[in-house]
Amino acid sequence: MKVFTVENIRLADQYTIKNEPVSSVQLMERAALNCAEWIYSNCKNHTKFAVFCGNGNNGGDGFAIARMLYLKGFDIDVFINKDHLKFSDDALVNYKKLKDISGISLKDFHEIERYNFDEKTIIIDALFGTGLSRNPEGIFKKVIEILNSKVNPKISIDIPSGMFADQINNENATIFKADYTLTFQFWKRAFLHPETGSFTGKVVVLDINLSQEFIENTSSNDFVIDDEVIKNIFKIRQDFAHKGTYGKSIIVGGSYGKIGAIMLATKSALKAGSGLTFVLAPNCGYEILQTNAPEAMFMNGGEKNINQIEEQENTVYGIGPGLGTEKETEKALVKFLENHQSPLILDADALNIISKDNNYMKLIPKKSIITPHPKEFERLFGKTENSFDRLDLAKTKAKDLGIYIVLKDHHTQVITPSGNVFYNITGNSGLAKGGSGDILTGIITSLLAQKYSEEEAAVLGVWLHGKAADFAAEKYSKEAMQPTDVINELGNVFLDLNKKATTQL
Ligand SMILES: NC(=O)C1=CN([C@@H]2O[C@H](COP(=O)(O)OP(=O)(O)OC[C@H]3O[C@@H](n4cnc5c(N)ncnc54)[C@H](OP(=O)(O)O)[C@@H]3O)[C@@H](O)[C@H]2O)[C@@H](O)CC1
Ligand SMILES: [K+]
Repeated sequence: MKVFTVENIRLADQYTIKNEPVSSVQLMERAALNCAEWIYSNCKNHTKFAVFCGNGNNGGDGFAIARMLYLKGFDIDVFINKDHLKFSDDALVNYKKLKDISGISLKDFHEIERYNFDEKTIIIDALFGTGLSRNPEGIFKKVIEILNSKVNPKISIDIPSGMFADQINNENATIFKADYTLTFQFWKRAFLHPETGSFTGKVVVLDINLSQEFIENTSSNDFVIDDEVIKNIFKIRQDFAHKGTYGKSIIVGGSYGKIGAIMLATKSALKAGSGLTFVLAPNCGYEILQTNAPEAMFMNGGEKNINQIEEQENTVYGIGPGLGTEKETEKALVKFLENHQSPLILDADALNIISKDNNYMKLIPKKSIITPHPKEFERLFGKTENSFDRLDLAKTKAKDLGIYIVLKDHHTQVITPSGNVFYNITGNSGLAKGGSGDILTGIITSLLAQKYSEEEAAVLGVWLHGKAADFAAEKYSKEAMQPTDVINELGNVFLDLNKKATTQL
C-alpha cells in the first residue's frame, strides 16, 4: 500500500469527488459510516460515547458519526467549542443535522471538567485530522490533556488530534493518546515512526473508496508492506524442484560464548527454505551446531573466533550474528569482502567491524543488504536527531553505497538504493529480545539464495519475521515468547501463504 502525503490525500479526495462523481458531503458520510460500522461491531460493552469535534472536516466526521451511533441506540454527548461556531462547509451540514436531533446533548468544551466519564463511556476524538496547521493551544490543548488523563477507551478519527501526518511533532507537543485510530484509506507516515506512532494505539485502515485510478497513477516513495505486497512477491515452491533449485546459503558468525546467535540464524535459514545451508563458525561451536541444526553442514572458520572465511561460488552469505569484533575476525572479514563481488547480507558484529574504519564501507558489494538496529546504524553512519532524520540519512547512504538498508525498529524500514521505503507492519514488542535480529539475517539470506531479488528478499524477510512473531505472541505472550518460538512459527506463516497462493476448488 502506498503511503500518501497530506497533499496527495487531498488530491485523491478532490479527484474522487470530481470523477466518481460524489459530493464532498457524501464522501464525508461514507467515511463516517465506515467508522460508525466499525464502532458498533467492536464496542459491544459500552453504551455511551463522548464525541469531541473540531471546526474542520475531521469535526464534520465526528458530527456524522455521533448521529449514526445515536440512531443505533447509543447515548451520545457531543462537545464543541461554543466560543467559535465557524465550521467548514461539510462540517456545518453535519452540525446542523445533529442540532435537529433533540436526544443528543451539545456541550461546550468547558463542560468537560464536570462531565461524568463513567465506565460505559468511550471517548471519540474528532478534533483535528490531516488539516492540523499548528500545535494545539488554549482550550484545545486543555481538552486533549484532560482526555488523555481519563482511563476510558479512546478512539481517534483519521489521526490522533495534534499529530502531524507527514512530519515529526515538537517534543512537547500535545497529542491525543488513542487506543484505536480509524484512519481513512492510507497509513499516515507519522503512524510508522516511534516518536509519533506510540499515540495511535491499534491502527485500523478503513477503505472509503477513494479513486483507485488516482491512487495507481500517483507515485509515492513510501509503502506499507501489506498482504497485497506480499502476495505479489511470494512464490510457491515448484513441484519438480530439487535442492539445487533453492540455492545455497552460508551463515557466517559465532564466537566463544555466542554460538547461540549463529545457531538461531542457521535454523532460520533452514526454516525459510534454503536448498542447501552451511554454517561457517569457529570449532568451539561444532558440537552445538551439529546437534541443534544437523541439517546444516559445518565449515570450520577458526578455533574460538573466526579467522578465515572461505569463498565459494554461487552462494549467498549472511555474515554477522555472534561474530565478535576480534582483530583476527576483522582481518578475515575484510579479506573476504575484498575478494567477494556478489550481494550478501551483513548484520550485527559484521556491521560493527565495518563501522571501525571508513574505508571498510566501500568494500560492501553493491546490492547487498545490511540489517542494522538503531545503535548499529548510528555507529555506521552517525547520530541523528530523530527517526525521520535517520530515515533520510539511510536513504542517502543506500543511494551512495548502492545497497539495501533494513533499519530495524518497531516498524522496520527497508530502504532501497532508488530511494523507496517499505515499512513493515507485522511484528510486536515480543521481538525486543536478544536473538531476534539473528533470525532475520537467516531468513533474508535464505530468501536471497532462493532467487528472490534483493528487494523482495528484504521485504518478504521482514514481513515473515514479524508475522511469525505475531503467531508466537498469540500462543505464548509477548513476554514469554522466545526467538526459537518465532523460528518454529515460520512453518505456520508459510502454510498461510501457500493457502492464499494456491488455486482453491
Ligand atoms: N481523506 C479524505 O478523503 C477524507 C477526509 N475526511 C476528513 O477530513 C479531515 C481533514 O479535514 P480538514 O482539511 O478540514 O482539516 P481538519 O483536520 O479538520 O482541521 C482543520 C480545522 O482545524 C483548524 N486548526 C488546525 N490546527 C489547529 C490548531 N492547532 N488549533 C486550532 N485550530 C486548528 C483549522 O483552522 P485554521 O488552521 O484555518 O485556523 C481548520 O478549521 C481528515 O482528517 C478526515 O477526518 C473525511 O471527511 C472525508 C474523506
Ligand atoms: K482526530
